Amino acid sequence: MRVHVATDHAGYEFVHDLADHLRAEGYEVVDHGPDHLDAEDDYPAFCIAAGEAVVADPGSLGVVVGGSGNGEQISANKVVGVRAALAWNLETARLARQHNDANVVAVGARQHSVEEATAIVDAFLAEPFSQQERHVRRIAQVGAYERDGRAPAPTPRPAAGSGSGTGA
Ligand SMILES: O=C[C@H](O)[C@H](O)[C@H](O)COP(=O)(O)O
Repeated sequence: MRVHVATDHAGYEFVHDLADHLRAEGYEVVDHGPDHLDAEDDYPAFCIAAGEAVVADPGSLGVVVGGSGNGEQISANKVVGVRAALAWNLETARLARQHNDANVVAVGARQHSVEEATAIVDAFLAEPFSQQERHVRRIAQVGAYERDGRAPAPTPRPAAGSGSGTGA
């Protein structure tokens, strides 16, 4: 599998170690920058480039890294077709794939040890989408809004006595 990675100065060192690790694991890594360490660089260009590459390369996944991962996630999500999730532990990494079919993971290099951040990325890349109907449906609703700008109708309240309400 091809993995498109991008970062900024806050994740520069980690992403280079991560790329070596992923290549050793058999992934093909494409680095979308930066190509040198500059403490004043800005993450959007790199993360948008990685997001565009993921969308143009079906079957690939993306990893965007910064200090928190927040700006990197926001940037990647501006690319039509990207579903970028901020993962902050193994479970959120796995759920991003299982439930959200996320195609990009964002990680905060300043929030984890190298080992922890690497394990989060590994968990994300290894996890398949569940293909469960309710998740497919919800992802399609987000995609339709992205495409047409039309918000989905809210889930209707269940009929009284149907047994699927909260009981409140
Ligand atoms: O959300 C953005 C990322 O966490 C950046 O990596 C972070 O804002 C960079 O911070 P600074 O410019 O203070 O190193």
